[in-house]
Amino acid sequence: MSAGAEVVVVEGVRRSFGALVPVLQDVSFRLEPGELVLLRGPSGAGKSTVLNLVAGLDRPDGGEVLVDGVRVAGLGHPARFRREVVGFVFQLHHLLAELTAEENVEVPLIPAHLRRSQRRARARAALAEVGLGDRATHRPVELSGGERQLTAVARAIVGRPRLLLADEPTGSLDAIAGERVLGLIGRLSRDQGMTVLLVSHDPRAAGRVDRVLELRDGRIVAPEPR
Ligand SMILES: Nc1ncnc2c1ncn2[C@@H]1O[C@H](COP(=O)(O)OP(=O)(O)OP(=O)(O)O)[C@@H](O)[C@H]1O
Repeated sequence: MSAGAEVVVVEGVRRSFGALVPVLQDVSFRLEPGELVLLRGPSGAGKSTVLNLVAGLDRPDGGEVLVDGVRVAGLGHPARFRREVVGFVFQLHHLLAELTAEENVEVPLIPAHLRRSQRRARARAALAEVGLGDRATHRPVELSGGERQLTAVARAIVGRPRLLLADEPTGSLDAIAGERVLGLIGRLSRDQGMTVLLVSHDPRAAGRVDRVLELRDGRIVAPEPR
């Protein structure tokens, strides 16, 4: 691996929200292309804060966050970056209730200069990829919890981002649905070389990733053996 090829570089990052003790005191880690990494730690440790910083949804008080070699905090077009470089999956799917699955998956493509038929074709391909090719015209209310979350993954990957950020993507799902979502995320990393940073309390997640980052007391520490 040549120097500087990392998809994510987080270096000496600090972030506080007005409290006496900062949430992130000195966080540093790197993600190589195609790595699937679990970010773990106690509730309130700052895992979502880290994901938001990497996604450019928040700015660090100090330190650097680079994605694909670009400093995220200084981006001139953050919306474009979030659309084209980073895909984000949240614990709750955040699908739009009035839209069908394929219309929801199309949403991130709307600002791109594509014809409607091209957008639709890409959305259908993304839904097929997550195993929901036959649910394209269903609205969220007609999908199971797991199918909604798989649709949210399809929406996150429809723009072919280099980096997928997933914040508790199985947190609202039962064991079988959670297994499907974790399996899909594993396949995206393995088969497509997508770089993934996953936050999860799911005990099954640790066994499916390349590496674990443990966030504790504002720093990344050596992972505790399980
Ligand atoms: N925008 C904000 N304003 C004020 N405080 C915040 C903000 N975002 C996060 N915090 C605080 O920062 C701390 C870390 O929050 P964060 O959501 O990053 O933790 P987490 O590790 O993801 O927790 P959990 O596992 O419970 O989701 C919490 O104490 C939270 O209340």
